Amino acid sequence: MEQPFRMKSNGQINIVLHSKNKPEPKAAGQKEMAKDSKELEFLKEIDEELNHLVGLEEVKKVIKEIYAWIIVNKKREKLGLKTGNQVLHMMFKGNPGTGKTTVARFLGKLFHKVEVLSKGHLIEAERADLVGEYIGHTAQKTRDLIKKANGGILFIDEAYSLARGGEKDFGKEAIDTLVKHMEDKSHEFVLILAGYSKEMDYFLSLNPGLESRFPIILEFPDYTVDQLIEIGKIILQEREYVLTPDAERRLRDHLVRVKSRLQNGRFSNGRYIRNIIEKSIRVQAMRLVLHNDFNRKELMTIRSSDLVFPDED
Ligand SMILES: Nc1ncnc2c1ncn2[C@@H]1O[C@H](COP(=O)(O)OP(=O)(O)OP(=O)(O)O)[C@@H](O)[C@H]1O
Repeated sequence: MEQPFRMKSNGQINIVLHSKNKPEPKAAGQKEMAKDSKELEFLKEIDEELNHLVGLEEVKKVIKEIYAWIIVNKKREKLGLKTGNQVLHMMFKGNPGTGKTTVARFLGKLFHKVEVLSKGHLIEAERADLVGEYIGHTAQKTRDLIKKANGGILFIDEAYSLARGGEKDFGKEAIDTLVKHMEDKSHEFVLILAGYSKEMDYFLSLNPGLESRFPIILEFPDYTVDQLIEIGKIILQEREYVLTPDAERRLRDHLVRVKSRLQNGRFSNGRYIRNIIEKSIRVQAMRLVLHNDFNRKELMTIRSSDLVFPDED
């Protein structure tokens, strides 16, 4: 069976719509039942697709709850029941490379599929994209970004840096503009503020009115060495490569060392392992060209000597 989402090698996720070819039942009751089972089926497919992401158990659980909540709200609305205020603005807390952007992109596609967002695209931004240089410039830049994100998700990385300069800084103007629009246009785009846990907590303490505007807060923990190896294997598998047992051992040893050395958010998790693999694939290519060795097995094999680590060994 086709899956509605599929993770591509660049970490993006494709949605495959696949209900078009199924014959529609004729009777109204049957139709309603078919619809209900489609929603359950889709929930299972989300689950299956989320399984392509390593770890992140709590994040996956909350995503499925959000999906169920949206569906139930739609059903309630149809029957004239109160639906409450379905605010989907979120805060993502976690170190670099822990999957925040990947999950934001997934949610964009999901919200588009369930017709909460008209496009579901992701606009990534950071302080420099929002903050201007003179009075009025920041509000304009921020409004322009919100316009670009219309129908999709506005994802602001290292959002705490907007509070960097205190009251007099133009970052404050960006926050005020965001807050105004996230309420006025709450059905037109979803705002995700992302950043390191500690900094985001500090940011919220400086802006006490902000926390209640983000009902969904997701924590992205650092990956364990086993999870990093698993992520590495997924990236390799997508590209049709495998590690030799020696290479896996060397990679594991390196990760243990580097993780204990780089702490407090200095280790870039999934991005770190992706960079190692991309570099190693180029080193392997050079080895094969130099040895004129292009048999199928060799073309697919990353050896221990192909692994290149950024800062040691
Ligand atoms: N749980 C996961 N399973 C599989 N791959 C992952 C997972 N988490 C991250 N990755 C991979 O690691 C890389 C970095 O992930 P991503 O860009 O989503 O992290 P991030 O938290 O947004 O980082 P940053 O804030 O530094 O940009 C991506 O290439 C992604 O495919």
